[in-house]
Amino acid sequence: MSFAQLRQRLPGSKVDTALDAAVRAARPALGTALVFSLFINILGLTGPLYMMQVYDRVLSSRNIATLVVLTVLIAILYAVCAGLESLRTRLLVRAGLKFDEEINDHAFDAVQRASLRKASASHVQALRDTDTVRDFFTGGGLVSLCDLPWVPIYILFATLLSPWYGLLAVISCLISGALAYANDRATRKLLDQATKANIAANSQATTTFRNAEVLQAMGMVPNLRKRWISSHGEALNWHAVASDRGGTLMAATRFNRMFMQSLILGLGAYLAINREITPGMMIAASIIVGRCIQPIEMAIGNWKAIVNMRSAHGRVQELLRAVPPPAARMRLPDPQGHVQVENLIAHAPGTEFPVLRGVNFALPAGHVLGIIGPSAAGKSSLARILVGVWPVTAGSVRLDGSDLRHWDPEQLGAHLGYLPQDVELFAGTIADNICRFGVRDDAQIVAAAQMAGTHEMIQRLPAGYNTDIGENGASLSGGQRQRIALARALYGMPALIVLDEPNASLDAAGEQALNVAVQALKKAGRTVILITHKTNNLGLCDLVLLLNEGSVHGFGPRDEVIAKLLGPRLVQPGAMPPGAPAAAKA
Ligand SMILES: Nc1ncnc2c1ncn2[C@@H]1O[C@H](COP(=O)(O)OP(=O)(O)OP(=O)(O)O)[C@@H](O)[C@H]1O
Repeated sequence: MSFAQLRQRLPGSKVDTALDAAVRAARPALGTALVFSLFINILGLTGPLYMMQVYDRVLSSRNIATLVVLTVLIAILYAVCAGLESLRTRLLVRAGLKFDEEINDHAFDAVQRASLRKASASHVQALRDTDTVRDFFTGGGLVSLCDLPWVPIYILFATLLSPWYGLLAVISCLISGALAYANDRATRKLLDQATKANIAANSQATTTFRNAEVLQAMGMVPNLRKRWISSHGEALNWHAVASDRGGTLMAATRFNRMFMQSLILGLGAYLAINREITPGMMIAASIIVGRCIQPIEMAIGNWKAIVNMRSAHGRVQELLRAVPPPAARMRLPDPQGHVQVENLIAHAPGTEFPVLRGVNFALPAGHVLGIIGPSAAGKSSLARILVGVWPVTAGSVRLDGSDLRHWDPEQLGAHLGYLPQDVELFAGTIADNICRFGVRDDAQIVAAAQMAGTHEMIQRLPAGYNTDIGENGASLSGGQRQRIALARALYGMPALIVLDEPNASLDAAGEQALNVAVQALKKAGRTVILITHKTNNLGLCDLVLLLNEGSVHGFGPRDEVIAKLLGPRLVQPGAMPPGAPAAAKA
């Protein structure tokens, strides 16, 4: 058992996440960069040493040959140093890429899981946050942190020149370190707050502009602008306070550096007058003591990036811990479409009140079930549970006898068709949307479109199946979107197809196409669940389930349920428009 595994088993210890694994994957490259930094810092002594030799040896001896040799030597050492710096940069870039490669799919999946729990544009921030952490690998902040452990080399060398220089180097490092610490204490929380407020303002803007047409039509722009300006202003205020405090500390750091530089020269002059050091040593020492505080100053200069990286890391970690990945599932035999729901109790994610209470029904493969009921009865909630989008609180939902939780979502997804009430299409071509952005199988795409009665409509578009439909299918009409979403649900003839009000935006031809599609699915042995307010669709159903306030108020063969329904009216007036099946009219 590794130390990391052992640590995780200790009480109170936090679970290792994909982020920890990604950082671990980048660690070997970081370790090598640290070793490179050691040599870079040792080579950093060559400049001061050269000056020392020129002042103390060449000038006094007037020896040109020594000057030439020293100059050639330093050129070589500088070239080696430049080579090492370039290699270090490459290593850090690779470390960043390795980190990204390890984390990106986990971060994407975590955003998806979080969005299922609570729809919010702010979850996507996790993807930007992983970019922030990755970018830190290639920024000046990490280079300064790599140089920091090697500061003692300069302190040691300064001490060798004179113990007074050593002392001065230690004092200047302590002052710079204290200023860096004070900077962190003074600004970290403020910068965190600023970032949080910024994320909230951006997320608000994103969701606001999604409804740009409503904003424009009803003159809501000024009101929503005011709301955004207030959240944006909050972020600006936090930033301003952090910058005020950080600016004061930066000024103190600059004062420390300038004063120390003068102090080093003054000390050098004093030591040289007392003949304790040579003028060459004086020049070399002033550079070396300056180099001691350089990484600390660089770290302070990059403090915002360091703080941003740390908060971004914290946010990604929090998200990954809040929505841990599901356990690996066994691959089960492909489903036939037999659905069993037993004593189902379910909540909308993050809510207290159950939307479904004690739902029971069984639907044999190859049958069509119609789900009816008044608004807010829980029909769409049941649809989400049947396709595994919402979790089950108690009871079970089984497909071919296996609990939905036991199915691998990717395997299951290929055998499920789902048309949600709010049709959601993605930016891309019609073909991409129908084949679910998977491997493009033209024959299956056309077959699904034909089945959804949308093939001719697509052919009439200028680029046919290659028409780019824009964000959420913005360039299509409501009916076109619904038909393409229906084709996507039918793609690959899944075993179970759940259609939530599939005819909400359809014209008579669309309704006819839908009826033909459901009949064809049934003939092919597919199971169809049809949620509808229009009872004329019930003619297609073998079974009907009547939901009201989250409970089943009737389930059985279509004609029986409808006959019962026409006794006490449980559905809202208007929920049973003309066109109900014969049994309903009887
Ligand atoms: N994402 C959600 N978060 C919280 N509550 C929700 C969510 N979605 C639905 N609900 C609640 O669940 C209940 C059932 O809603 P649902 O959408 O399932 O009804 P429905 O029968 O499909 O209604 P309609 O016919 O109007 O579409 C409602 O009270 C609704 O407020």
